[in-house]
Amino acid sequence: MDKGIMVSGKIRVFINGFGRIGRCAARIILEDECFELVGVNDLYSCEQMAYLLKYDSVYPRLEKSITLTEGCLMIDGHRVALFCEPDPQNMDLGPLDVDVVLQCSGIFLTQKSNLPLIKCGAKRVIVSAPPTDSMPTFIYGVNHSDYADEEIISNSSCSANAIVPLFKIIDRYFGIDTAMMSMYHSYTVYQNILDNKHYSKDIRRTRSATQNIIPLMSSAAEATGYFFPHLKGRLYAKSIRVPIPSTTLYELHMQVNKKTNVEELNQILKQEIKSSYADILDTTDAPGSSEDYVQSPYSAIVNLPFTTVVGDNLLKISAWQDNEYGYAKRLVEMAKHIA
Ligand SMILES: NC(=O)c1ccc[n+]([C@@H]2O[C@H](COP(=O)([O-])OP(=O)(O)OC[C@H]3O[C@@H](n4cnc5c(N)ncnc54)[C@H](O)[C@@H]3O)[C@@H](O)[C@H]2O)c1
Repeated sequence: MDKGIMVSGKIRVFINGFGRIGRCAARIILEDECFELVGVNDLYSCEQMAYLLKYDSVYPRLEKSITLTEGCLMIDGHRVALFCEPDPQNMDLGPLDVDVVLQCSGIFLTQKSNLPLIKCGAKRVIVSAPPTDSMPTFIYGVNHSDYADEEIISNSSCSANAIVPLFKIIDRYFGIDTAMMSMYHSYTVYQNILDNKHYSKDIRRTRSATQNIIPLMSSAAEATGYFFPHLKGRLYAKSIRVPIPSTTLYELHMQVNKKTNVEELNQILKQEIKSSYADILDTTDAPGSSEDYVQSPYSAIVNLPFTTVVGDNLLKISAWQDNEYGYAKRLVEMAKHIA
């Protein structure tokens, strides 16, 4: 059978890693008639998986019947197979007839480490993070139409999903020379809630995420650079973790090759977003703050009144994103596209 062809009417999705992104993706899939969630794998108890799918401290309660029966999740009467297997090699996905695995575990970041999922029956794998090898990487709304039937792909990072489409607009109109990105990013599960030891090389990860503003190393410059080879070595990014559980404010500073001003820049942003990026970007004039963008489906929402031009070629754009929900939306759209 052609590996690109669905066998049922629906796209059959398996989620490996049922954490923040995996569960957000599950919520989106469960609301979309095109999909069927056929299985989930993680290393914690089935009771907690069922509980955390229903109750979430950031998003509303999931208004579905969720129960456990014989090692399966029953969601509104629909059966979702549950696995508790650290090594994908030991999972037999054949009987589930999986069209796409969403690899949301955060630990399988290479083509080689995801190959066992293909070998054990999945047709495609999408990794929810930038790869650590040469895995083909796509951002929905930017280069997804270049997808050429690769079996294992990356959906890049939340930051690259926000930054790359905005840089595409600026680079096209003004030519980016150099850029610095500051991400005021919600804390993630990879930080401590109180000061404690941490496995990371970044010593500030030992500090309490709920009590501090914590500058951390970021891979956003590299992830963004993948889409702008001519800017190699000319991008810099810092993730500034702030004590909120979701949403990010991006402050993007760009030195460009053509002169402009705030009015022209905002006009181009509004026009381009409306005409070419309406599915993934938005603009706002509202005096909002981070809480107003929780569960926003966009990759980035440009905060137009904060657009700044210093001199005539140093630009700054501010944009909001729900780094969990907005990112998970793109992940699921990518799954629909490749299936
Ligand atoms: N949180 C965000 O804002 C965000 C945004 C975009 C991308 N990402 C990326 O998505 C990935 C997941 O991030 P997250 O925030 O959901 O983390 P998370 O810790 O909430 O979720 C990861 C889940 O994977 C599970 N897991 C670990 N090892 C596993 C294994 N061997 N097999 C199966 N499951 C395993 C963990 O138990 C956990 O539940 C990371 O690579 C992260 O960089 C996160």
